[in-house]
Amino acid sequence: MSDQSAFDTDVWTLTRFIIETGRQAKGATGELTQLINAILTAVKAISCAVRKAGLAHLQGLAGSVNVTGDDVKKLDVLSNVLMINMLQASYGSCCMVSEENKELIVTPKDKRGKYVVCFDPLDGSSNIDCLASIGTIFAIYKRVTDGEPTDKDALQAGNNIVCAGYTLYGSATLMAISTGAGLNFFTLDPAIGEFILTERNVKIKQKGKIYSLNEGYAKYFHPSINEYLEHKKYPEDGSSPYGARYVGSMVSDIHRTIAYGGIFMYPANEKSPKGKLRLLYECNPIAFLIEQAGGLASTGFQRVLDIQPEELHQRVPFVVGSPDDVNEFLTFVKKHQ
Ligand SMILES: O=P(O)(O)OC[C@H]1O[C@](O)(COP(=O)(O)O)[C@@H](O)[C@@H]1O
Ligand SMILES: [Mg+2]
Ligand SMILES: [Mg+2]
Ligand SMILES: [Mg+2]
Repeated sequence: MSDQSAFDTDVWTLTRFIIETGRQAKGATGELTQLINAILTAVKAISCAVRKAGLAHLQGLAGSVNVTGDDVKKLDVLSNVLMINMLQASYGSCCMVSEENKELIVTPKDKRGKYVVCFDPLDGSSNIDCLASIGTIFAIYKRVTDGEPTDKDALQAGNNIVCAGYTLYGSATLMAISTGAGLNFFTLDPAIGEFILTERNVKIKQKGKIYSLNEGYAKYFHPSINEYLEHKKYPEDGSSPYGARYVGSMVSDIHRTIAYGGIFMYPANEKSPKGKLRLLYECNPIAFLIEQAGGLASTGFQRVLDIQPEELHQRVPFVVGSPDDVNEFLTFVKKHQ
């Protein structure tokens, strides 16, 4: 009952891990370390707000609609302000893109650093009031312009990502993060307020047994999607059908896909011809992390990280997960091409 585990006096916190990683990076100035530490502060505060939401009247609508047409929730706004303030106070970013801001957010001149951050401050907003798991997603790039930051600094292919991660506010608060040398999981220890390394160099299964998408749109899916789903539900080779899981918070569905294997999709449909998920702050960071875990991330027609973005809030169809599952799905797409 009582926690009598030995006290770890040499614990690997995320802060220590990032300092260690930063020192190994050539020409390290410590700016990325500062930036990531700012994100840690923001997500710890968001975790606290998420768990207090029902008590602190933080549930429900904020009363506005964002640039991609989402009803903005109070926690969306709070999480967004926390991320912007912490990032700008870190002196590590010159500009940022947020789901909740139509335009590029340019850092005041005296606080600018060399990085660009694209983030979804709160992912899974439709699940806030029913207490299902929600998350935060970010991707960090080096700026590509001099002088005044412009959209060009943010409109970079996901191949240029320097660091990406997501935080899952679930039964525990977990940060999944990568700087390009593998995917690591850190779990928040509320007793000391630090993210502790709990799983190193995480790899996704080659093939899973779960498919995850919102089948409520089946009427509007391209035939290739419904044919694939039919194959998963009624396998012709006599193998067992796949299980279905869909939380409706992408971070939660993605974390389960990495942990258990399988496939997650938010495909295009007649009502959303490019799907719903946004490239810069949802699909690119998750695609980067899934590939670091040995998985695949496609639009159905091309690798997500190869896409040259054209607009800050552009949407792309999104199919990610275990390599065998994604490749099997792509054979159904090819059949219809
Ligand atoms: O309700 P739908 O159409 O299945 O959409 C669910 C998707 O919408 C999202 O909530 C969109 O993200 P936001 O909550 O950040 O706007 C994803 O997390 C989730 O995968
Ligand atoms: Mg939204
Ligand atoms: Mg989202
Ligand atoms: Mg969001």
